[in-house]
Amino acid sequence: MKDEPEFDDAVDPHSRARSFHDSTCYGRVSKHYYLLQFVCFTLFVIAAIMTASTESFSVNQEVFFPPKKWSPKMIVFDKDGTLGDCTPALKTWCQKMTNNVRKKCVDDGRSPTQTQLIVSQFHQSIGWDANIDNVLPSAPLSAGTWDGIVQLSAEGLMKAGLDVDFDQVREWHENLGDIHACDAPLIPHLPDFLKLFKHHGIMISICTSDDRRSTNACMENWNILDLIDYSICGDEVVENKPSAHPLMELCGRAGIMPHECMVVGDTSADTQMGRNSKAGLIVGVLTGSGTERQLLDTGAHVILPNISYIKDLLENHDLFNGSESDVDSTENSVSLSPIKIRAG
Ligand SMILES: O=C(O)COP(=O)(O)O
Repeated sequence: MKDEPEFDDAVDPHSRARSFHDSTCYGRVSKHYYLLQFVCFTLFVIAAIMTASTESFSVNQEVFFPPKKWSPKMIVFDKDGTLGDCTPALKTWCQKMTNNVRKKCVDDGRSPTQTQLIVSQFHQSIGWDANIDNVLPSAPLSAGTWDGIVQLSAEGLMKAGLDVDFDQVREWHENLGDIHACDAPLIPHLPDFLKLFKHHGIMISICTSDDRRSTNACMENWNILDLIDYSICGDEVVENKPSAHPLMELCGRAGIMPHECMVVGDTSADTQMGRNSKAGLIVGVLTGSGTERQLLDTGAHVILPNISYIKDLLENHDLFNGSESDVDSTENSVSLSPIKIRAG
């Protein structure tokens, strides 16, 4: 006598389910089946919640907050891709420089195939992906100084056989003006957001590879000029990011040590600078060109979707040291859940 339905492993689950209905003991088996399904689902939900909380909220004490009761004396923000949206400006730069390259190719009597090869070489040298019309993660165009980018462009074009030199490429670049000067801030209410930290006695700095002129223009456009204690630009440093030098210089001016700083940036140049200088906390943000994996691999302790999450990060981990803020920023606050902490 057949008490239980027999199942052939080769039969697909749908036909197997149909065989339950055909079975004389359908009721008993289906109860077990649904009970099993319920238990599996419950276990799955519990596991999902535990995994989410581990990834979102758990803190690796060794990696995340080295000193007990640590709190930042200064937050050092990268500019492009962290405070301001640089993507449209980089696209414009690449399009206009590519037009100059194409025009030069036509003037020199290059064939369309030769022109395409030269343009490809140019794009490769600065880290531009023409297929997605965007810069590659943490590529020179998003992380380097303009001097460095012009140098790489000229080298790439000369290597491809175009009859240009550094001065010619520099002239093309300079005719484009300060391309980042009109970038928009990446979060609304940027001045209020920065004031929150100032009210807690935390200094604010900008460390950028962009030039001084366009950095000053951005600070004015964003109404944050009075809120920035120190800033250092790509045309003012001996060694640029990822060297520790720019951060050491800012610390020297502020009279503090790198381990008292929180470094916030969107590219591996920022996170590596943080690591090279042994900054106290290195935060990667996903509003620019670096990927989460890249930022974690190059020194980020924490990954945030954008800078507005820093407020939650400091509040939830008790990292505000100074007096309570009288700025009500709840209006702009957002959930902490997407925070990712680097695994030990
Ligand atoms: O202007 C650039 O090329 C990079 O600037 P950033 O260091 O502020 O990201």
